[in-house]
Amino acid sequence: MTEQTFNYFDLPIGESPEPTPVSEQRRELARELLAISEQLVRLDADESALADYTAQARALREQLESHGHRSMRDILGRLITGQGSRQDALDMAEFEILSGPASPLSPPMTLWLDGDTVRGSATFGRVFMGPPGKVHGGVLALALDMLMAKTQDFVTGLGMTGTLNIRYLAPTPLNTEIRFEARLNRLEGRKLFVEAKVFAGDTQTVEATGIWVSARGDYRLRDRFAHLAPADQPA
Ligand SMILES: CCCCCCCCCCCCCC(=O)SCCNC(=O)CCNC(=O)[C@H](O)C(C)(C)COP(=O)(O)OP(=O)(O)OC[C@H]1O[C@@H](n2cnc3c(N)ncnc32)[C@H](O)[C@@H]1OP(=O)(O)O
Repeated sequence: MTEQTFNYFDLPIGESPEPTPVSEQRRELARELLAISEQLVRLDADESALADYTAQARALREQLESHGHRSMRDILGRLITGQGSRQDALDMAEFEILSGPASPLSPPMTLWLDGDTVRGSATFGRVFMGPPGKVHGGVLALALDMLMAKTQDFVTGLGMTGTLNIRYLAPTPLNTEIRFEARLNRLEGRKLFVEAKVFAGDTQTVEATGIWVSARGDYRLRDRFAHLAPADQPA
């Protein structure tokens, strides 16, 4: 059986392919590292215990350093020509900050398409704290950036965040499932106009608008999302 190949421009944003055995293990390691970070916050241990933990952490880091890293240039080279392996696609997606399941900097936040809406969900622990007991506003900005970028799944073209406007309406609690949703407002040449909301239970805590700018060429709706074009705008 021939192996499935992956193209960079067809990878869904913020979602990873089925994990390989290596990726399953990377994810478990990331979960342990995040759990360790959670434990470190206000850890009530004495100086000698902390020195011992530091030595153990240093030894682990030195072991990890002995492995090196898969080359980003080679991975991107294969993916951009549509010849990426599943592991290449995983290497790109599963370390995304906040949403990548193999990143120790991720709750993780999960992202998916639900019809014409991008949805997200995350539970932020104490490492993500801003005000006491609440999620840091900058973390929410990052979460919105990831979420809103995923509206590019509706279009051909890929670009970067140009503008992100955020209004914090109410504090967002830690250790609570937080829900996110984003919608495409309109396309204008190389620009994609997006809006988003954040909810804790029934309370909307944040609203946002943003503009994504395509790296090259105009954004176009993918065929299956052509209905998202306003009546006066061609798909
Ligand atoms: C091969 C791989 C490609 C990969 C691609 C990305 C992968 C993503 C990876 C994941 C990333 C994760 C997320 C991240 O972390 S993304 C990282 C955070 N974002 C950035 O670093 C972006 C930095 N800015 C730039 O690189 C340039 O300024 C960009 C590329 C944005 C535009 O510079 P460029 O010279 O190309 O554009 P232009 O001047 O010809 O203008 C074109 C049109 O756009 C309008 N405009 C311009 N700027 C803005 C703005 N800031 N807001 C709103 N609109 C803007 C402009 O008025 C004009 O409109 P119009 O007059 O035609 O109506």
